[in-house]
Amino acid sequence: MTLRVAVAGASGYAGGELLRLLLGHPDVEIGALTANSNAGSTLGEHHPHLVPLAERVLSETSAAVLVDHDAVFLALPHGHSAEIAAQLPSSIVVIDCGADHRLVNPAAWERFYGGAHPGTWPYGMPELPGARDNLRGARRIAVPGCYPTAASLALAPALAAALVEPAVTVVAVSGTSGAGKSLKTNLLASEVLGSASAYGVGGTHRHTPEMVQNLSAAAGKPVTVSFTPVLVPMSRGILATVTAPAMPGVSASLVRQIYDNAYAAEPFIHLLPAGQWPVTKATLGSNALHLQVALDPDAGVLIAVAALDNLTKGTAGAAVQSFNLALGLSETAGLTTVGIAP
Ligand SMILES: NC(=O)C1=CN([C@@H]2O[C@H](COP(=O)(O)OP(=O)(O)OC[C@H]3O[C@@H](n4cnc5c(N)ncnc54)[C@H](OP(=O)(O)O)[C@@H]3O)[C@@H](O)[C@H]2O)C=CC1
Ligand SMILES: CC(=O)N[C@@H](CCC(=O)OP(=O)(O)O)C(=O)O
Repeated sequence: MTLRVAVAGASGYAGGELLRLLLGHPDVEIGALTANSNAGSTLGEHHPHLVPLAERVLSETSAAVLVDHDAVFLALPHGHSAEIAAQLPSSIVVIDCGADHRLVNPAAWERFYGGAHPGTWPYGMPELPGARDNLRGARRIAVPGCYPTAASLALAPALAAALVEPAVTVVAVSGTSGAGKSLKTNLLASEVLGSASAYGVGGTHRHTPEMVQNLSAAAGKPVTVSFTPVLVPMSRGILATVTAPAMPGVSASLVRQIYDNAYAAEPFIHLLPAGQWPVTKATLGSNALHLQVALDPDAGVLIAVAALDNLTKGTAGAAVQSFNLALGLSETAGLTTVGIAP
């Protein structure tokens, strides 16, 4: 079975990564590629690494161009997917890499994104309890944010097993591709190179409510999250350090056992051997999340460290993984756990 898929926002970073993965997908034929200001140019002008598609001309983004496909991947800025999706029949699988349909709580949406809540779609993080079943046969999928993927998968097992109190601190460094390719002053090489800078501090980053949503669901009770993102001079990658106060009596061996059990069957969660800590470089281009956990008995905290490629497991890889589940394909088709080194 060959499925015809379209990518809207093909000139952007997430669109380019989707196409890199889809070119290696055994069940996919790549149909329409669309953009906005760059419509009319060739894909090769934006993504010279995507050689087989280099001559393809980008179309305007419209429902008329996207309609004749089995699945449509939307890699558009926030606020643009609901309108397009509403014009596509429910028979087409629509996978939204943006944030528009991730949050369940309309008040959280209005506070962090503004405007009316566009609605909630099945959430594309199969490793969370219950999520995989919601994705099988889904026709609309919300791909998670990159930071929430790292933080949620890092701490969900500990919260689900009540190893920690529901008070979570996340400090995560990210490469600059997380911000997309549009020009921003704080992303100039002269600002980024040789420096690390915190931003969105004090509960203001829009990924905070997504982490709260995921971790509260895992815990089965409300969880608070203090999130501090840090921009660092690398192209791809997120390294998230996630901590929470350990419950009395929790031992390092119990922590290890809970994480081993939680992720033993997960194809894309790589729990590292004890004593080895995640590095972003090992995840680049792969759909794997590398994870390690430890207990700090003096400070009384559990520490989980997760690394992933923000464009792969953090966006396009999660999108393809969810697409596979929705269409009844092998969950791992077109995806790899093999990174690039050195
Ligand atoms: N980068 C990342 O690590 C992650 C990104 N995402 C999400 O993926 C989506 C895309 O992000 P990213 O690729 O980084 O962004 P980019 O800025 O790199 O790309 C944006 C894409 O959307 C197109 N576009 C811009 N404005 C419009 C519009 N008004 N109508 C239609 N298309 C438009 C652009 O076309 P043109 O080039 O012609 O202007 C381009 O193809 C976002 O919602 C983002 O939040 C999610 C997780 C991680
Ligand atoms: C480094 C950097 O700027 N990262 C972005 C991550 C955004 C992202 O990728 O997620 P969404 O899909 O929710 O937009 C940020 O902090 O806004």
